[in-house]
Amino acid sequence: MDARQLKVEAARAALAHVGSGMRLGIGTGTTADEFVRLLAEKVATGLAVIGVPTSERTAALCRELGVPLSTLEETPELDLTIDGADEIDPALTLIKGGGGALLREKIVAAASQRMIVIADQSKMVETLGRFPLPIEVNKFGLRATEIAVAAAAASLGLAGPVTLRMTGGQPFVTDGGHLILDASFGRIPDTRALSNALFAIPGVVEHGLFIGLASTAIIAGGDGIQTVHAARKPGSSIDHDVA
Ligand SMILES: O=C(CO)[C@H](O)[C@H](O)COP(=O)(O)O
Repeated sequence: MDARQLKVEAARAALAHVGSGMRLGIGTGTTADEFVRLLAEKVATGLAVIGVPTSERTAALCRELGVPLSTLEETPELDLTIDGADEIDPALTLIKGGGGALLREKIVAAASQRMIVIADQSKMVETLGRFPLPIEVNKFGLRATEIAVAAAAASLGLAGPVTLRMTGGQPFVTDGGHLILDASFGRIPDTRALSNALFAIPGVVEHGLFIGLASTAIIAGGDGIQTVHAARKPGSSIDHDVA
């Protein structure tokens, strides 16, 4: 099975968790796009759901395929969010934001009773940090924020290039009008400490560490679908089911 097919299979397995009448957060990225395509087929045959998209890109795809949309203003409490991720660790802490939608993705996930993350098995890691951590920052004071990010990382023993994300020769601008710094710190042993340190910097709007938000990961691999549930309480074990 190729990488795209694995994404389709993860998305298909997640669709089984979607019931009629649900208020759904809908993620961003190539895996989330596969979910939207499958969801649209169900909607076309009568499934009644309302979706809150996590990006303009996802909103456009939903409109094109006929998935009914709402906003978080109209629908501030959601039943379930389904989204992709750039990395997933065994506790279901995530790195997200490779597609630049981390701020809306985190707001939508936090407004949802449950978040299911869908991915192919290449996204599973023992320790987060192989994928550069996206950090959404205000345009004002960019250089000062970059320096503060590097200093915050250094205080935790982390170091590495922090680069402004570019697209077509211009800085990438998020749906919220901000910029993104991609921080290549390598392994992040204490995600909570890094999260706290980044949030202490005024120019940081959001970062791509999703801690305690995903309740379930649906991972597609050559051997089938693996469903991983987050521990309900710190210290309790994580269930692994292979279907
Ligand atoms: O966080 C994201 C967008 O901001 C995506 O979920 C993440 O980048 C994964 O994308 P893909 O499914 O294309 O690998």
